[in-house]
Amino acid sequence: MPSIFSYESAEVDWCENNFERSAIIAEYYNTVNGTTLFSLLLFTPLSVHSLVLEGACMGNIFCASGNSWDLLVTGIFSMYFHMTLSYVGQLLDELSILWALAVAYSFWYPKVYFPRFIKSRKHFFWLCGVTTVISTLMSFVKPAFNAYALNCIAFHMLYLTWCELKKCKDKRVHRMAAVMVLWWVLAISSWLSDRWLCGLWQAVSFPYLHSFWHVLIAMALLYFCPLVIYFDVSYEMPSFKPMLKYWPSDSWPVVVPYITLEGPHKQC
Ligand SMILES: CCCCCCCC/C=C\CCCCCCCC(=O)N[C@@H](CO)[C@H](O)/C=C/CCCCCCCCCCCCC
Ligand SMILES: [Ca+2]
Ligand SMILES: [Zn+2]
Repeated sequence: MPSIFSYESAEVDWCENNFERSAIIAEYYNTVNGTTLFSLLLFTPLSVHSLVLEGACMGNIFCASGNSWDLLVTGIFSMYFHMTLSYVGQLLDELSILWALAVAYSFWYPKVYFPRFIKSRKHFFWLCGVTTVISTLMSFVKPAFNAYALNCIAFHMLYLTWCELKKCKDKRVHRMAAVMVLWWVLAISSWLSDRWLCGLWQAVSFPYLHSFWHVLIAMALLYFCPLVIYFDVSYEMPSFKPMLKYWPSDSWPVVVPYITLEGPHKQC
């Protein structure tokens, strides 16, 4: 019986041919291409500027940067998973996503959407914590199913974004949400296509759709995170006006979105 750390002991094997470009990296492009970009994109300008800016004034710098670290950890586990295709790699990849989502929900889920029986954010932390622990235990039952369950959470995030956009008049925010959805649609299409249409991609010698997923979901997150911060500032710091900006400037073809605050002098 193979060890849970053995190469190719995972329940899932992506379309890219194994050990084609390296004797020690099972899926070369999925490991190198996607993960490098994922970590870089999320961990640099976005976190440094937007998260610290918000955290500095709201006293939640730890949770803001904590989520950022979670995403980096997810990137590292994902790299380990594609390198080995091991059972442990698969679970680490999936569970780190689950916990990153749990942290994001715990700290940024708007209070107005709390279920009626939840009276405070502290109670909501507990709800998220208990749900995440139970989901973690259940994830060992059928690991191949976990990724589908995680993708369903993205639909809930899209729904929440839609609810928030209905209340928001800022055209720049609507435009950015549209771009985010576009990246996400491309990402999920690549993920599903790699899962379900592998024979077709193999036939045309292009089994690399999963590595595209990594890059595309990173792009979707790059746009999604400032949106979350924008809505959070609107709720939690009503005396400030969040402004959506792009680095280096609006007119560049490739830009990094971030949030600045306008309003009373910043004080913690
Ligand atoms: C202030 C910032 C708050 C931001 C909150 C965002 C929190 C997002 C947390 C985690 C998402 C990480 C998703 C990246 C996955 C990378 C690893 C990966 O690709 N793993 C695959 C195997 O290698 C695995 O099959 C993928 C499973 C599906 C995961 C789906 C996760 C849902 C992501 C939700 C992203 C929202 C984007 C915008 C859409 C509304
Ligand atoms: Ca493979
Ligand atoms: Zn992957």
